Amino acid sequence: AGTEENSYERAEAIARYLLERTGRRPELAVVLGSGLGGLGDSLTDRQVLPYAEIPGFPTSTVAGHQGNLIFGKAGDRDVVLMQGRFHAYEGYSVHQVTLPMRVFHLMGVRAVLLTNAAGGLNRDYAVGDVMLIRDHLNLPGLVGCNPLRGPNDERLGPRFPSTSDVYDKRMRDQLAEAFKQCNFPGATRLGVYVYQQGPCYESVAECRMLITMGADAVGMSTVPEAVVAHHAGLRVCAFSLITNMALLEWDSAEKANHEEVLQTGQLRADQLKSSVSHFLANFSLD
Ligand SMILES: O=P(O)(O)O[C@@H]1C[C@H](O)[C@@H](CO)O1
Ligand code: HPA
Repeated sequence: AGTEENSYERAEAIARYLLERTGRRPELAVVLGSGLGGLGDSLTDRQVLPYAEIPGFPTSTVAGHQGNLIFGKAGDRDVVLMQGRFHAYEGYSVHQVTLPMRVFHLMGVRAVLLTNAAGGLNRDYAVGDVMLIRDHLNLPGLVGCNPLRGPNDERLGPRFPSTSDVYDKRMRDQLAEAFKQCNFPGATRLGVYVYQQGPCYESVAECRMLITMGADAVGMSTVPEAVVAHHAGLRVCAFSLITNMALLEWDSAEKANHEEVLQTGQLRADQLKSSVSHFLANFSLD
């Protein structure tokens, strides 16, 4: 059990399988969040591998996460894209959730773009905005559920990694530029994402607490992947689509729900597709 689930040997076997099966050498990986799977259409020269066909890989169980690994091109650049991610609330261990990051690293991928749907805590934000992630609060990580828990394999990264520098500023600036160039209709924000394990949406008291902790948006993913990717030396960039506003009043008639999350993804699908494709094709890895 434990870290066998994302051990060097397991990740390396999957990486070898994918390289042999596809003959591709992607430089960059993208993880698509809830309702953002349509971005998979933006690649050309596509090769689609359902997760179920990849030995040792988990499968997707959440609506809006199709469960395909898509190899393809953005401009001249080889990219691999996860159309569907794994979440701890599905019952996956934090090691299974982060296994793909190690697979990408061992395939020679140099940078990863993580995307997610999130609830807006910051009252300046609106549904349909994008928040570029500057930093995170890893709530489960702080209290004993860190993805790097367990024996450390130095081939995958150091025992005590920094996390003050997880999100690459240059990639983030280039991503912001892509949103601007493509006239993304929502505002482009810069903020702090707080990871809570889910699957419950937050209570009103929890939302109020998270705001006082310094969070701008809340979600159920991304941070474990970011920590493991950074540990392995990948450059990491991440953004949230603000799909709903977190509820801060006890007498509110509204309720958070996954349908609204998916609908907002749908609403912004085309604009996200053009901004992300522009970024993938044009950003500089040097
Ligand atoms: O995979 P992401 O983080 O985009 O998905 C969010 C968090 C939950 O999985 C789901 C809740 O609506 O959307
Ligand atoms: N809370 C947690 N996760 C989410 C939310 C939310 O409001 N919206 C989308 N994912």
